[in-house]
Amino acid sequence: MNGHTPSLEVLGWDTAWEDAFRPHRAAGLRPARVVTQEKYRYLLWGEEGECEGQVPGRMVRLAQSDAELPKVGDWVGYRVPGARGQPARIEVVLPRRTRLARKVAGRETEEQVLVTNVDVAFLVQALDQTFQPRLLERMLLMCLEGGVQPAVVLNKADLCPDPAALVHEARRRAGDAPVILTCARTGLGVEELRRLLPAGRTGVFIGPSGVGKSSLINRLYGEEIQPTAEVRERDHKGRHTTTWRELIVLPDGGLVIDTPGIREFHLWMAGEGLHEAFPDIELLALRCKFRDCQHQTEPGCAVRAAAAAGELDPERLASYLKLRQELDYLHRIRHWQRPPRQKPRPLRSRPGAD
Ligand SMILES: Nc1nc2c(ncn2[C@@H]2O[C@H](COP(=O)(O)OP(=O)(O)OP(=O)(O)O)[C@@H](O)[C@H]2O)c(=O)[nH]1
Ligand SMILES: [Zn+2]
Repeated sequence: MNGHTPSLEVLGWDTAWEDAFRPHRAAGLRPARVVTQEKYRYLLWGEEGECEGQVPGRMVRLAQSDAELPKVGDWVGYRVPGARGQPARIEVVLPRRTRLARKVAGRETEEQVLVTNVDVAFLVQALDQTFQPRLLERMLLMCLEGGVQPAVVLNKADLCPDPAALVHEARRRAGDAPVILTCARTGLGVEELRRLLPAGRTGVFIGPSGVGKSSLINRLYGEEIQPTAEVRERDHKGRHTTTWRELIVLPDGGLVIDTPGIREFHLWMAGEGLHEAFPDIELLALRCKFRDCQHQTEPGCAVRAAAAAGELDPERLASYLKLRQELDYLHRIRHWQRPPRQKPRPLRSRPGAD
């Protein structure tokens, strides 16, 4: 953001946040919003602009679960570093208003939190692809559980001669959530999206690759701020144009968080579909010696043992492993294709930065 960071108010700060923060301010902390996360390092936008934040080891050790540590979207209190070039120490996370999370497989109580303090999630599917009702239901459920308002978006209306049936199908599953028919080409429905993202509100776009999330964000912004498939294609040929933005302030003041993690949301979902599609294997896997057993060559693998004993169809195991491999591959591929993330920059330039 080359030195220009939006004010706290633009980032969604209000009097209720200020009230919650009062004791921390009194203790010398400053408020900031988490814009990106990489393990225990964070990019923060706060009163003093952009800075790199870090969670002290003590906080990591004391945390009951990973969900307690700062996530993208969180409001945190940080202490200004004492020495030049040091990252800011994040000392508190304000109680979250909302969150998007999934249960970690095998550990009933633990949640993997993806993003917090989001007001609205646009659940995007494209009308030129097969409508995925199960995916929609899972996304809706996640919104419901996390207190996030969902809006179902059916994009690429121009590629579907008769969208009415699909709109009806989506509406039937969406409950109270609005179903919005959009076209990023013509701008159809974009006003409706904009109405859900007034100043001070934060939104995310969730959905499979290629459904038009970047295109819709660009429409909302009014110009190309997020590289679309075409632009990324051109990037490969060296004609670099747009860089990736992880937090976008719309002209009307609404915020869009668009981190690679959120982009991979649908892969999470696919991962859960894997467990649903192969419950027998998941059940067997509980008896594997290692919790993260890949059922390949690990000792004490109950899944391979069952296959060897004729209790599990080897073909079924093979298709399970194949699907899981595809998901892993997709994960890797997407990390490669994504334009390089902006490295978090410290408040002041770091001498001998790595
Ligand atoms: N015809 C038509 N094409 C669209 C529309 N919206 C997006 N596209 C095209 O669909 C392709 C994918 O669009 P993106 O915006 O890059 O999709 P995305 O959801 O951001 O994809 P990922 O970044 O891979 O998650 C591009 O070629 C867009 O030009 C639309 O409403 N109509
Ligand atoms: Zn195993």
